[in-house]
Amino acid sequence: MTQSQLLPEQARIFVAGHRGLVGSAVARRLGADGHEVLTRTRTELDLRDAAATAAYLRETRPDAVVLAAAKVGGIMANSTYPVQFLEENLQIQLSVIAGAHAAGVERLLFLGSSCIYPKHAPQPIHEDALLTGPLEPTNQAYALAKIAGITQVRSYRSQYGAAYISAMPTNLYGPGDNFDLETSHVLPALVRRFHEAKAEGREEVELWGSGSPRREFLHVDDLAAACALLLRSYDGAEPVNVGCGEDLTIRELAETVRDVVGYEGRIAWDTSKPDGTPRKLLDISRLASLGWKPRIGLREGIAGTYEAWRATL
Ligand SMILES: NC(=O)C1=CN([C@@H]2O[C@H](COP(=O)(O)OP(=O)(O)OC[C@H]3O[C@@H](n4cnc5c(N)ncnc54)[C@H](OP(=O)(O)O)[C@@H]3O)[C@@H](O)[C@H]2O)C=CC1
Ligand SMILES: C[C@H]1O[C@H](OP(=O)(O)OP(=O)(O)OC[C@H]2O[C@@H](n3cnc4c(=O)[nH]c(N)nc43)[C@H](O)[C@@H]2O)[C@@H](O)[C@@H](O)C1=O
Repeated sequence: MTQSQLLPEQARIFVAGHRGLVGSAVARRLGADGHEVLTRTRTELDLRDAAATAAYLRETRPDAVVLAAAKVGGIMANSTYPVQFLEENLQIQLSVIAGAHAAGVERLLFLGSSCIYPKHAPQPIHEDALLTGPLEPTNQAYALAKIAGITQVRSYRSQYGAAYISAMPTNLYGPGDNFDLETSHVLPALVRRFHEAKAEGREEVELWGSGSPRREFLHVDDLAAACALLLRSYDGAEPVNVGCGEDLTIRELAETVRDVVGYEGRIAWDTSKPDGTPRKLLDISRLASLGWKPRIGLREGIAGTYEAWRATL
């Protein structure tokens, strides 16, 4: 397939998971680019239901599918509910990817995650590091489901010549994130913890782990721009990392969020909580070679995320 055939200019694109952090940003972006975005809520279509998903895709036959529906959560949710993280993700991937192919959908973008790479992969992590070593235990079930998804996509390419691709985003954040303290990722959790401590006049905020792990954070609107670019111009079997190219410690992140929120109390660390993987900075040279670069700086992105969340309170 030539580049100009990869995606029609005004394509009909099913965004699975359009109410989530990623799906909502991707839907906004594709809509702004002039595409028609098709959506279904979970009540209308449970994507674990393979027959219903296949029927929906057969009836609508979109030009492309973006698979941004998944069971997603932070470190505690992942380590507490490995069964759901493994099984729901496998089920959704089987339904959507197989259903899309059966319906004749020509283009599909699957979203994985940087946790697919080995815990001690050389940094920054190149896509070739996949399956070269043991995974981080706190999210192994989720990572294995995602690796199965990448393999499924590659298999449809090699066996049937389908123009299906995978992107591996780093830790994401932005408006529409999950702010539930039990299940969220670290960045929205910190925004909420500092906001509530400030409102209640507390002198200390307790965070999880040691504060020493390093993480890379990308604004979800930058990810959405990368997804739009990949749909237009990438057709390779290898997954494509999506990150900002820089990381920081959780302690540095906490200090930045504390500043943005305007909290002046102390930070304490609960080392009985897991740190997770020590570092997972992505090598983004493959995506950069397609002409992509991130636009939203971390501090600016946190400020916008905080403002958007406060508007929902
Ligand atoms: N957030 C992050 O930091 C990162 C995310 N990713 C990947 O991006 C993708 C999206 O993540 P994110 O947007 O953060 O997750 P969210 O939890 O914000 O959104 C997930 C979406 O999937 C939908 N969904 C889940 N299960 C089903 C189901 N059975 N049937 C129909 N819809 C379902 C949810 O529906 P409902 O609204 O009804 O709950 C929700 O809209 C995932 O593949 C994830 O692995 C990758 C790296 C980092
Ligand atoms: C995107 C990615 O996200 C997950 O991996 P993670 O990066 O380890 O997850 P996280 O964002 O929850 O934590 C990052 C770090 O931050 C520390 N931390 C401090 N205080 C809080 C806190 O209050 N909440 C949370 N959640 N973490 C905290 C925490 O202890 C850890 O050291 C997986 O779902 C994985 O599968 C995946 O794909």
